Amino acid sequence: MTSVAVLTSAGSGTRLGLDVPKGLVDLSGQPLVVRAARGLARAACLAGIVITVPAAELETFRSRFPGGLVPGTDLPVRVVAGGSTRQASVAAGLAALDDDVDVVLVHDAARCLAPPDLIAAVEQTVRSGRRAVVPALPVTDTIKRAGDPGDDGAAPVHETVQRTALRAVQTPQGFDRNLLDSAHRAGGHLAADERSAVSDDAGLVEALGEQVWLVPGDERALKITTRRDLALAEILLREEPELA
Ligand SMILES: Nc1ccn([C@@H]2O[C@H](COP(=O)(O)OP(=O)(O)OP(=O)(O)O)[C@@H](O)[C@H]2O)c(=O)n1
Ligand SMILES: C[C@](O)(CO)[C@H](O)COP(=O)(O)O
Repeated sequence: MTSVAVLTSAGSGTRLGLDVPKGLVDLSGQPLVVRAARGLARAACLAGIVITVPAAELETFRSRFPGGLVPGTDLPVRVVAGGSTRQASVAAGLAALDDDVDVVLVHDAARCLAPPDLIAAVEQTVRSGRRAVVPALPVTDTIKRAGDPGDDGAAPVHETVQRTALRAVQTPQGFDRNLLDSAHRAGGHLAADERSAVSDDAGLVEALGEQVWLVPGDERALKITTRRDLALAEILLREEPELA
């Protein structure tokens, strides 16, 4: 029984607008990708991590993991080139897994403050027999379905969506390895183009007709997308230094 994480860090961080790939952006003294890897290590349920990074930055990212280990731990790390979309990057990570891996957690470096107990809970739920497990939080905003905006920028409302059953999903998402491999094989033709690629791995599993299960998410697993998210993550770290 071997659980491994595929940690996606091949995005450029366009919306963050800094001059380094998002995984290398500093958050209170550590790059996001190192923080995310340390969180995975602290969950103490993984035998290794495969990190997908921009192809042009392989050596820069590798230098952040001296000796091929998560800093301060003995958890091995393999850094591989990702693809042009998140889906393609996860597929590249899966292709690098050893044969003995039977459970895979797919995690975003952009969600680098996901607490170790959340990570361990996802892994444990897969181990207990749920083959596709996603952490999620209830949606708190009122949600409306909109049409195309007119010339003045105003968009017509088509409906107000009943929100009680809506959930915003996070990572790590945990899977039986064979199921995730099958889902990526079946959806592989979508991966190259951002317009067709799926935004999470559970979407590919759903497309196979397989059941996906939700477990409670955690606000600290926020996705750092904008400067405001980065500032919020800094505040979270000040409030809870043990997340560091
Ligand atoms: N081709 C890509 C695109 C994204 N990701 C990863 O998927 C996660 C979620 O992506 P997002 O937060 O949208 O990151 P970016 O694509 O870097 O952001 P942006 O769209 O602003 O460029 C991130 O950990 C990111 O590194 C990836 O591995 N490969
Ligand atoms: C996988 C994910 O983090 C779940 O919320 C999210 O879907 C990534 O999507 P993005 O479009 O790459 O931000």
